[in-house]
Amino acid sequence: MKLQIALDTLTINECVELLDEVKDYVDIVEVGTPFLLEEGNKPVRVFKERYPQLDILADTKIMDAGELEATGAFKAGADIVTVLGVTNDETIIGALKAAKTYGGKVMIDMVCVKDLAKRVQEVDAMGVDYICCHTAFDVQGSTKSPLGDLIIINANVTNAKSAIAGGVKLDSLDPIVEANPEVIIVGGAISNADNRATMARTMKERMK
Ligand SMILES: O=C(CO)[C@H](O)[C@H](O)COP(=O)(O)O
Repeated sequence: MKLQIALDTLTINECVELLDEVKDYVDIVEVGTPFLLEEGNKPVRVFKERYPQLDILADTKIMDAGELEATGAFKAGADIVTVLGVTNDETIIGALKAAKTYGGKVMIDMVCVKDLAKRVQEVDAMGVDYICCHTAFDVQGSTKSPLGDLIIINANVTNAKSAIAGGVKLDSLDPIVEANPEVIIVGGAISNADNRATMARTMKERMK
């Protein structure tokens, strides 16, 4: 089980400071969507060079031009890109083509997908690497259960690995670990913690 740290709001220098503190406890570094919009692929390049032992995920949330947009992130050094599950099949297939060319992986973000079980089966059959249930930032705190979505994904995948994102905190971690996703994505709970290294280490230990 892997811990992915999501970096959404910090500068590159602030992220380097944070990653130097937590690098021994995380497996994947996510360059979050707001960060990509602010900086382009520069953080992807910087983090890949400084932390070659960690996988870098560019949270591109691709909705169109799948091959083109995925290619840019892979060329910059991303190991994984994200594509939205609500998009056209052709976009996902395009991103998978780029992944094959550059030896990368594709994570499908299922945010806003209405029929989760059906779409999981469809994208799984296309050969994607990860399928991620995602409680959007703007609806975190609503009654919707991300854990329920994870269980649906795990029940409907054959080949892909599952991931979960969106407001994951230390006190919500244990039942998520119990549901056994491949990747647990944590942003604010680590980056806003009083002691970020202790929080990352504690979360990683609970995942074993
Ligand atoms: O993709 C995202 C928002 O769209 C975030 O990176 C994801 O939700 C993880 O961050 P947090 O744990 O702070 O919710």
